[in-house]
Amino acid sequence: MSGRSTRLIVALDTKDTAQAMRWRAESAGHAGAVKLGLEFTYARGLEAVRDVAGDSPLFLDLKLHDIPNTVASAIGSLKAVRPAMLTIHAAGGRAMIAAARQAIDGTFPDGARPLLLAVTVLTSMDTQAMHEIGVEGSVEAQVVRLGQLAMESGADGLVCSSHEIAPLRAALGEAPVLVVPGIRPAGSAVGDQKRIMTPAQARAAGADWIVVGRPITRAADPAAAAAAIAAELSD
Ligand SMILES: O=c1ccn([C@@H]2O[C@H](COP(=O)(O)O)[C@@H](O)[C@H]2O)c(=O)[nH]1
Repeated sequence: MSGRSTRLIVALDTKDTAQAMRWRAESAGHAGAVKLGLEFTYARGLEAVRDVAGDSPLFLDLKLHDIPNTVASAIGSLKAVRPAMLTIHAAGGRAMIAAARQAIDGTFPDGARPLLLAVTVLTSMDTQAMHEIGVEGSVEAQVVRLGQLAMESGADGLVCSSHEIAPLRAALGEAPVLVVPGIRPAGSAVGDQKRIMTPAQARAAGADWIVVGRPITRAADPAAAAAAIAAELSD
């Protein structure tokens, strides 16, 4: 066991505002934050994002990846959304990550700055998928390489799978906030995720946050599914 506490982010992946609000309410006592991302934001816009998040800390998973000027300008439009965490792709490179850092510091007042989290290698990718896009070597090596670059360039933390927590901690120490999707409770459908662990395994590996969507939102009883995951994190 790592000694860190691991908290749950529930991914409200839907285009439907009422549905997102229902899931948020059902998981409220068990989750430390809610995720809204591309699916909901493109369908409903930033005002609806703020409405759905309500007073829950918001993990705004927009995975920004563009030239530095465009990423910085986009972040400038997020002030009213008040995210607690915001994602960019580490593969956007040093200048893009640094521009995101500057934009956050210039947009949000002290005490209200979202954590800047850099997505390393998507948890839906395995070694073969990574090789297909021209990145050789192991997923672990690529995650550590991108993690180092991101932290040097001003990120506060990283999005990775549970499998890369130990090598990231070995390379970067305790400072990075590690947010971990690709979580599948025992017996739940894996779907498109490739690098997975159970909530208890992710906790033992030292995740700060786990991100869970379909195992909660597609469950017959989302509240019970969220409660079971929260119990795994606190056992
Ligand atoms: O590498 C990544 C980065 C982000 N995600 C997001 O996490 C959730 C996972 O949802 P599940 O339904 O539990 O698979 C989803 O919102 C992704 O956009 C990720 O899975 N992997």
